[in-house]
Amino acid sequence: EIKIGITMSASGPGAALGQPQSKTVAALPKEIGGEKVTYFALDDESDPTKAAQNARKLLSEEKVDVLIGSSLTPVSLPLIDIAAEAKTPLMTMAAAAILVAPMDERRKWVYKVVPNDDIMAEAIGKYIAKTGAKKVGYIGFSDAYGEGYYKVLAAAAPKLGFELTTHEVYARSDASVTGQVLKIIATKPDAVFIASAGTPAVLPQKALRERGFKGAIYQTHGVATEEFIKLGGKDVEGAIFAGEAFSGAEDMPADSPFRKVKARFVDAYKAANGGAAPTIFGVHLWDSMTLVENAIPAALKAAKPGTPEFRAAIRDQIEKSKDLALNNGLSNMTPDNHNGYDERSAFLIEIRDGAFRLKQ
Ligand SMILES: O=C(O)C(=O)c1ccccc1
Repeated sequence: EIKIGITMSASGPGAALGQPQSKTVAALPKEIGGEKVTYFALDDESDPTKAAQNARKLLSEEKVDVLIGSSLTPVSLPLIDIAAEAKTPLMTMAAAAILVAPMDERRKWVYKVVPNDDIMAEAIGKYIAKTGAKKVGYIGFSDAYGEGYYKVLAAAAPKLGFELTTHEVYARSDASVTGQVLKIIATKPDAVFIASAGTPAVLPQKALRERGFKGAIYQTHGVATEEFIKLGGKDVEGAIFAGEAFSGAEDMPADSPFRKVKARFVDAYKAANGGAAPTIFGVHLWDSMTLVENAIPAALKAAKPGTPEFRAAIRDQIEKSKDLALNNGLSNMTPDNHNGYDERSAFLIEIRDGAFRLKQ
């Protein structure tokens, strides 16, 4: 029997990310390489302390072979040390590059299926430059997700020929961003970039439109859920972001490998959820398990589940993943790069007529 422990943010400000992950658990493979697979899934309430408790519990009580979690960058950060200490592979479902870079003894145990913020920021930054925008306002989360984006975007902007006019921040649980939005508008930007995720990403975009801002608004892959569109309505129409293959798959050529992997996930998810369609955040759990699934047959040849050798073998095997089409992109892991993507995995997505569409 193989045991997989999952901690995710099914409640709290990260619920738009964690809920679809929670609903994905029932769709995951129940047998791999002839071994039964058991999943232990816990809610960390978007709280880093609770996530750390969950991880310790999964390791000590359930003796899991792999840890998956969590949904958000700040909630995943404390899990790095815990996984490394237990010499157990950790698959984070969060986004920021800091979770897997720079590579060191601890991060050897960590893999991340969401493309790094530097790849995404580069793609959207190039697009912003092409529109001719010179002044771009910035607002983002006051945590490692927002700051990760700010750092890479601020570094890329001068090279691309635009400036960031503000560095405004807010917390995922904040109820208003009026002060920040007024400061942004006062700098008369051509466009605004919002580094945010889940339903809290609607807040600045709505506030900008309500205050009469007419320029382009850019978001990140953190917004790619139906809930964002439902809550944002006409205010989020036209938003553009660099997203994952999954979000634009329907608009890709019929022979694209990303269409096939999407169909496999959508079918499994629907079967487990009474026909309801999945969103991108469920993908992060599914893709994490795809990497683990591919590693298991070779790991089973090396050792028995439940042993330190098995956990180490899974870690070693995932590092060998080559040209693997995931819903998140084309994965090529190496000892130095546990994200495994390049610019081929950043797709420009636009919200058009209330749907996510690949921007051609
Ligand atoms: O990493 C995060 O904190 C986050 O909000 C996010 C955004 C996009 C994809 C996955 C997680």
